[in-house]
Amino acid sequence: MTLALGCVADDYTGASDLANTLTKAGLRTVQTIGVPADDLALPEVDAVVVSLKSRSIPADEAVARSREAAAWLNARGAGHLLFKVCSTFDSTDEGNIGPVTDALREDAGEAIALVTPAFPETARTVYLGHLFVGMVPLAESPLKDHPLNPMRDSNLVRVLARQSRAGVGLIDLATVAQGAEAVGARLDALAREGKGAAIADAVLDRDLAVLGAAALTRKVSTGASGLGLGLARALVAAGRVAPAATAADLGGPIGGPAACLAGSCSQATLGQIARAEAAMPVRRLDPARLLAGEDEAGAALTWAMERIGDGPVLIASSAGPDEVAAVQARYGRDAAGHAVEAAMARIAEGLVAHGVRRLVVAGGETSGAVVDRLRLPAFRVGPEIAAGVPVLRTTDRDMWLALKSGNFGGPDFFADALRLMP
Ligand SMILES: Nc1ncnc2c1ncn2[C@@H]1O[C@H](COP(=O)(O)OP(=O)(O)OP(=O)(O)O)[C@@H](O)[C@H]1O
Ligand SMILES: O=C(O)[C@@H](O)C(=O)CO
Repeated sequence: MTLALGCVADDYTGASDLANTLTKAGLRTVQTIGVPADDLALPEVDAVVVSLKSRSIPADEAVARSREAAAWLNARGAGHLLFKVCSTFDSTDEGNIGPVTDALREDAGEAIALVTPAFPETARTVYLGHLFVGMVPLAESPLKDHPLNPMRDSNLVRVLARQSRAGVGLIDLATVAQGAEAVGARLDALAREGKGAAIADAVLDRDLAVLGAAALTRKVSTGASGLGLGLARALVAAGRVAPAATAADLGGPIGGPAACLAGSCSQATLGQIARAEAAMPVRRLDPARLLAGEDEAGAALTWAMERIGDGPVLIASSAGPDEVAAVQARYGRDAAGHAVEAAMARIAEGLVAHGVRRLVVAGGETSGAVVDRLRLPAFRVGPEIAAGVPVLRTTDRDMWLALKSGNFGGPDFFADALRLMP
């Protein structure tokens, strides 16, 4: 297998978002969970997205795991390496986007890497280095209250510079409008000034096509699904992959009980849970009781088993910013997050042990905890449920999954997802 594109994603939902974008753009793509074992059988593909759970771990660990993933992809001939980060640039001043980008770029012998989280399809745009989420700058969006990495600075040149060893420059929209050669020349000029990364503006998909073509002339870039789209289009245009004629056959219906788990506290997910109340029974975990040592997971599982024969159920830990802040103040941010993730993983394990083969999970860290506990090695990518969220089919057993980034999906996401998981 010689890969046209190798991708290292810093969380599992972000990885399936990217796999979805690449598949839609015509690349045959597989998403793996962690660095695959050497004996993992994978179909012939153009791109592999290795999913890590490295967004919110110490930077040195994120670097080590990303390097390991990059080495696996390079050993399979990856022509270009994309480090997939969140379209809202989720990270703290301690890392991990800067340190991982520095490390992958240096390992590849490159002086500078192009970086952009722009993903216009989901209303993430970058102008003069400032990230906008919908109509507002990042620091005024709900991401300012993220439970793990509150984003309080919209200027990504500044944000990335605080995380990076080498300096960070800007490729502005006026340069992008001049085309891929102008972007390449700007990257060269910034590299001569000693910069190791350049935040690139992008507002429309056509800007991403330019950035993809420019990025492809180097070995490493960093971005969200939008840059993936640009790279995929550039690969197809350059004849380096033949666009897949038909979507991969993912196999027939699986049936049986279905369940949804939500650990994301994003505004989008909170709205989707409220809407789901009309369509299925919803159980809300009480994080305070859970952290106090009560068996919330066991109780939720018993509750689910009593209902799951009649239709899908939803179990959610999600809460609004004030409730999350109160729990975090009492137990600490990381301890609270990990305890809730562990409870979700245990519930998922119990559901699967009782026959659930159709599972929807909301939230990147939550999805990571669940998928790790279920020991799922890799997924093939199916139809799109909503922008950035595909249906996934496990490669080693018959199971449907949907791993939703917290902010993604329409108001009826949970019902929409289950409809595509027969
Ligand atoms: N009620 C709660 N109180 C405190 N922490 C919570 C609560 N519910 C969930 N959490 C934690 O908040 C974090 C949510 O992160 P997660 O990545 O799952 O969602 P997200 O950040 O919205 O999604 P994404 O990473 O895809 O954007 C997890 O660590 C989860 O365990
Ligand atoms: O890029 C995005 O917004 C998503 O794929 C994601 O990573 C959210 O956690």
